[in-house]
Amino acid sequence: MIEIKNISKYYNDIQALKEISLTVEKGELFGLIGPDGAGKTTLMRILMTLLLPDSGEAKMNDLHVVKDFKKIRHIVGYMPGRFSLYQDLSVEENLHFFATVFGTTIEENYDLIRDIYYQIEPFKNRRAGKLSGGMKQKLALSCALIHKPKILILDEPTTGVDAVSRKEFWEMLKALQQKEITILVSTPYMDEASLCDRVALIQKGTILDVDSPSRITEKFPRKIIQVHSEDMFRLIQDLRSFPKAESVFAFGQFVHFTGVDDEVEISELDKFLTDRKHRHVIVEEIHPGIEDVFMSLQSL
Ligand SMILES: Nc1ncnc2c1ncn2[C@@H]1O[C@H](COP(=O)(O)OP(=O)(O)OP(=O)(O)O)[C@@H](O)[C@H]1O
Repeated sequence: MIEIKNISKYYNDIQALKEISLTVEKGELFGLIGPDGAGKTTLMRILMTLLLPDSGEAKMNDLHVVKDFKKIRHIVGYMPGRFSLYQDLSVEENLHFFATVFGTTIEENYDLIRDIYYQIEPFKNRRAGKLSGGMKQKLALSCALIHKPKILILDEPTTGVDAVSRKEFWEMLKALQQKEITILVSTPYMDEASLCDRVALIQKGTILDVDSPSRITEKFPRKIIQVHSEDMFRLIQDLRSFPKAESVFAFGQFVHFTGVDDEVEISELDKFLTDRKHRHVIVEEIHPGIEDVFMSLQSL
């Protein structure tokens, strides 16, 4: 279990965390979701005892992150943003190194990492620096698990990794959760939020909301209209000039539109775009996703 109470952290004049409070239950897969610079890494480094908070306190399995820092390092596995691998050591040497640091052996803990490590074992003599992003990620996770931690802290583990590896990685996290490991994972990818039990939406050092992904979207009261046309650039410009437009954001192949007081009808938006000679126009109401909630909370 992770308990965070009123944690604040400054870097000179920049307040990276503003009185953050959060509880992650035992065995939970919990996501910290937020854009670059939101404060995710700072919070994780405080939990990992690598950085001191300016105020507030945090405990992991009842151990205090400042007073009990030595004990904490034995119960927590950490995968920092840029994987903490030794590029010149081989796959096996990296794993062996992390095992030795914790006074254990690969053999002793092989059970926990077997499902992950077997995928990279054929390359065990390859230097870590020569691995693909997905393989580095699997090795870094194996290294973070080698001392059988009770809590895993993963800082943007899927950034810069291909889509297949991202999917596999989340499956590995679900499997680790079955082994009663508490997992705190950060990501800038909103689509990964739905894979967590609960998420905290974090922006500029503040938590905007904490809930299950489905409740976060269910309780979001806005009408989201998804729009597409052949010319995305002109579409965004035209939608922004629509008199009752409140927000207009690009999401992949579509634009998500909200109208002032949710009073814009599909038909009037359709006509507005057709009058402006847009081709292959699609205008439809959709259920909001985490991205929509995030964009809306951000602009408050
Ligand atoms: N060592 C530092 N010195 C000064 N400012 C810092 C330092 N580390 C982080 N910051 C600032 O603190 C804020 C939070 O950064 P943090 O790295 O915790 O965010 P993040 O959500 O993890 O984003 P990222 O994915 O970019 O690391 C940002 O404004 C960042 O510029």
